[in-house]
Amino acid sequence: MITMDNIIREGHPTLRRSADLVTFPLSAEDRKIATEMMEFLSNSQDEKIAAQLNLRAGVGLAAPQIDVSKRIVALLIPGEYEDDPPELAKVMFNPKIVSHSIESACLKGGEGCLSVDREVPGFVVRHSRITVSYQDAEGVTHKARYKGYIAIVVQHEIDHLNGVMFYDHINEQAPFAVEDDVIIIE
Ligand SMILES: O=C(O)C[C@@H](Cc1ccccc1)[C@H](O)SCc1ccccc1
Ligand code: NI
Repeated sequence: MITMDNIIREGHPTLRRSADLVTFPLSAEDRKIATEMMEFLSNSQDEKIAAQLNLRAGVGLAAPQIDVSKRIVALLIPGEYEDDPPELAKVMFNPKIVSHSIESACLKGGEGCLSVDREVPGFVVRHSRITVSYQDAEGVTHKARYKGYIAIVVQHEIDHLNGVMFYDHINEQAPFAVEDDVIIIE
């Protein structure tokens, strides 16, 4: 089971590496990693379990964050209301942004990261819409389009596969300065 003890923090070299492609058929180890990453997100979003295990809530997790330099991301984005199905519940292998909008967007509250134990204020400007190609656990390639908050989360996770941290995107001189046409997501 993954807990916060398994999540490496900024300064660890694995967070700055470009992760390796996953090969298919999946090894038992890679299958286990994917399952445990999704289990972590689910546990982190369950108040009781998160309190018992002292987990920080997460909506996404990339394998490099548990010191596994492989191109695997888990996404578990809750629905609007408690009893709603998740907006997105998926493990992506070898995800790649194959196209994106010219338009940009950022979260009004900025971003955080399970691998960063500090606040880093500022707008993290990303693509407002993306098309992602990825493989599922059977190695079948899919294409999916995301926009808004989901697109932001997916980009945050794919950044981890390329050794990019969210604060790399923040303008140090003017952290909250953005072009007029950037969509600010509440
Ligand atoms: O560290 C991670 O990669 C997981 C982040 C993903 C994230 C994506 C977009 C914007 C901020 C963070 C965690 O989910 S951070 C905690 C969190 C929890 C609920 C909602 C938003 C952020
Ligand atoms: Ni992160």
